[in-house]
Amino acid sequence: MQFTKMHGAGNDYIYVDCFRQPTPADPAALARAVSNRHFGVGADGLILICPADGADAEMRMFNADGSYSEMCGNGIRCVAKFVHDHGIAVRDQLRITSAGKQFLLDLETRSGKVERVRVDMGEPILTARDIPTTLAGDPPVDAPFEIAGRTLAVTCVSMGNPHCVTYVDSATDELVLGVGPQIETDPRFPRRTNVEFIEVLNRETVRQRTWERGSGETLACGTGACAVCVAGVLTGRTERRITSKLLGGDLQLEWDEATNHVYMTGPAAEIFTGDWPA
Ligand SMILES: N[C@@H](CCC[C@H](N)C(=O)O)C(=O)O
Repeated sequence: MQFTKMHGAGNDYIYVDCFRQPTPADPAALARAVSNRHFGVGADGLILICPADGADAEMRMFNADGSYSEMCGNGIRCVAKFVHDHGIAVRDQLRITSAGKQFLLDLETRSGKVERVRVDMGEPILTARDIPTTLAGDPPVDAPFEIAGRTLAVTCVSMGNPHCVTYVDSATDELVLGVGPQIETDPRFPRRTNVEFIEVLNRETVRQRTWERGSGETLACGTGACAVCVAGVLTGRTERRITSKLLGGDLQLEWDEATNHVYMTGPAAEIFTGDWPA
């Protein structure tokens, strides 16, 4: 199997072109093997790029623990770059599906290669049942959440995948690496959750660290940044247009009032290609 390693703001995945080679039989096991940073290639997970009916490609995303996710914001920008730069569909606007939903992506190129992508991420899902969470509220906004001997205030948003956003004075290792995994697997989130720890720098800028469902802390989470943009408006902390400063770079977000859609803009980069097993 040939693979390509790519990243969006440091959120790195192993991408497999299933247009030109067979779809792996057991993607969950493959995700666990290739993602391992000591015995594999090393990545936050695996993304299959597959043919799609009525779209340019389908993205199928698996976390480092092999679990499937409905959506990946940094991943879909890289899928667009791959589809364009590897000649599958060479246009400056592409349609890519994930979990049965179609996304429109606008590509910015330099010297014929994609550098940045703007994604229409669609409408946020704000009903507790669909996020899903058992917390009260549609959605829960600054809901008291007791965990690990403290009470956090959490706001829950789904961008196709579940996010739990909490605002903190300082996103310390103790919170992200200690409390993050406890929130991820807390029974109040029946399908587990991604967890965003947010410091508000001003009404248009936040600093974000994310503990990702199925992958642990990553350098960036695109769907998480979209959820943070929505949570900032719902809680009155930030504007509809923000920059999220993540460990691996910046993402620009907008929750558009007229369409109710969230737009995310950020980089996409190819690192190298290889064969698995080597
Ligand atoms: N890093 C991604 C999100 C990947 C999936 C997530 N861990 C989940 O299980 O929902 C992004 O950029 O959105």
